[in-house]
Amino acid sequence: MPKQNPNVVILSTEEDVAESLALYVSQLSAKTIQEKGSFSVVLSGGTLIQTLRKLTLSPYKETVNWSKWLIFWVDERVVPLDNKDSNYLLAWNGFLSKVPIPKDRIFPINYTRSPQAVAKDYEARLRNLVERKVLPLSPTGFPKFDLMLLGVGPDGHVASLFPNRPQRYDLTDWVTYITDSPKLPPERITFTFPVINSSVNTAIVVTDKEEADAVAIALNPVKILPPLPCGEVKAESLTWFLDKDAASKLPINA
Ligand SMILES: O=C(O)[C@H](O)[C@@H](O)[C@H](O)[C@H](O)COP(=O)(O)O
Repeated sequence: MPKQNPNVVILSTEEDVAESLALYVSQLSAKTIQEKGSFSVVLSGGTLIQTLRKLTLSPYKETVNWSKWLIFWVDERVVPLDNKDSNYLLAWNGFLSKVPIPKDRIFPINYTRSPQAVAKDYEARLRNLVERKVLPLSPTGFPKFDLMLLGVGPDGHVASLFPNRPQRYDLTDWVTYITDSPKLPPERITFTFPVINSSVNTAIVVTDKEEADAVAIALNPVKILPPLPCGEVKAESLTWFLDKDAASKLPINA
């Protein structure tokens, strides 16, 4: 069951967050693979990929059991996989090409020009993985991933769920699409909140001053209405990793 209170880890610098994140992910990987034999990881785009860099270096490069990982995207821009805006390409260049995860365990979108078709296809592939028992289903009927790694935008968005767009209220689909994203490029697909909030572990990673207001609002026990999307994230275990810039508007630092 989702817990009410997140863990909040505040570190001095982005470098410290990168260290701490690598240790956290590697420990979760070892524990999860020991318990169930695989480790499903859901990536975002943005600065997160750069902050994951320490995982591609010693000792993690050698000690993590990469062959048991499965990789998915919480959101993706509807562009070809070799386009400079592709989250897959970002993750490939910054992370996936540097560690030995088998190619058939990495699940990028199948690109076509229709965002709706791309979302439908991605959801169908997730349903197939659930049918084949590669991914478990939560009691509420959504796929359950072992780890989601999320970034936050200055407007408080997570994945491609934005404050003033209806996708954040979708409680039915597993994967939906947006054609007018306020963050460019405009056409994207995204996991919905029921899928995001079915995760076993979620880390929200923020290492920028620009997001400090959104972080402070999301972590304030007094909620504004409607809440920012990043304040709506839940998981069995939810951890915010912040550097001092991202944490600068939290009351404790005021
Ligand atoms: O495709 C995307 O754009 C992302 O998945 C998006 O949700 C991102 O994680 C946040 O916008 C934070 O981005 P930054 O870390 O670059 O601020």
